[in-house]
Amino acid sequence: MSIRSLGYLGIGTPDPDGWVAYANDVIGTMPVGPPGSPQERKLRLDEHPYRFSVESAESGGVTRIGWEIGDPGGLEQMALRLRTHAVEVHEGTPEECADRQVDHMVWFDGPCAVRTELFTGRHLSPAPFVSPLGVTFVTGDQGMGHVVLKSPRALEAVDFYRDVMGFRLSDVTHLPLGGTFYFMGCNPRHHSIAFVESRKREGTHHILCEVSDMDAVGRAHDRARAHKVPLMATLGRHSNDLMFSFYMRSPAGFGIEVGSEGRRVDDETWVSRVYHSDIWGHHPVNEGDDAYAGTEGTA
Ligand SMILES: Cc1ccc(O)c(O)c1CC[C@@H]1C(=O)CC[C@]2(C)C(=O)CC[C@@H]12
Ligand SMILES: [Fe+2]
Repeated sequence: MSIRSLGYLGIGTPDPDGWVAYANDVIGTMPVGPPGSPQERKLRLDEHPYRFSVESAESGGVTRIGWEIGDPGGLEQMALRLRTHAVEVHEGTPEECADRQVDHMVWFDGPCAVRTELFTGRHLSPAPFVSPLGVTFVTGDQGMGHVVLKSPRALEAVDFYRDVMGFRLSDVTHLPLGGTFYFMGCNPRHHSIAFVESRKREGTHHILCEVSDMDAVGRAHDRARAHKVPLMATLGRHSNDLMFSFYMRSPAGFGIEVGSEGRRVDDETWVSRVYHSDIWGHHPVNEGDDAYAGTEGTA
């Protein structure tokens, strides 16, 4: 497996400045440049030059997924493997590589109509990462987090990521009301990408940002309330990756999951199972639901 981790995500939204403000004020990202500079929409979580690139788009969703490859030879092998499977692979231009701050990048139109990039030689930032909100994110060999995409053809996406991209199918969860989720990994993070069956259309379900501990999750939950960010699901703990987390709705419409204590997976010993519920919590919250409104001061 030459794909090592989830490197970066392009975020498309009709209100890029609003999404940047939300990410900095609620999630705790660190903008690369000051307000008004071209770099203000590049957002850091760690030593990478950025993990989120926020751009204008007609509708909200992930526009680009960047997978980090271990070395230049691995990138060549992946490009050849994709072409062998009749995938049209394009070379990243010098301008695109400069924007991603990578030495080499190739791209193709991936599942769920998301531009999928493979890169090597990321230029790590010499400037230390310091979250304005004091947040420490869990990245490293687990990559930046995970992204969950919705599709009427989720199983085709699963086949591609398993058979062509070389991902592990970590497990499957059938949620009575939430649909069937297929979780796929490429490193010790339980899943770096997941696909959920959607009868309607393709799109982004949510992105996970993992933080250092439960208190950091609780502080993010407090910031969401303070900024009146709608919840998408209550606090809870997942059965498969054991993550303690909650879901809020980002200004672009898709969810942001903030979690901690996710388990690490060892491919040598991992056993794929099927789940039908979380351990506790993670109850869907509808916008306008009074579960979190007007309950100040109640027990
Ligand atoms: C089932 C599951 C395991 C691990 C994850 O990282 C993950 O995002 C999920 C998705 C399940 C998710 C949830 O548990 C809370 C309620 C949610 C947000 C829904 O309303 C649909 C998907 C549900
Ligand atoms: Fe998730």
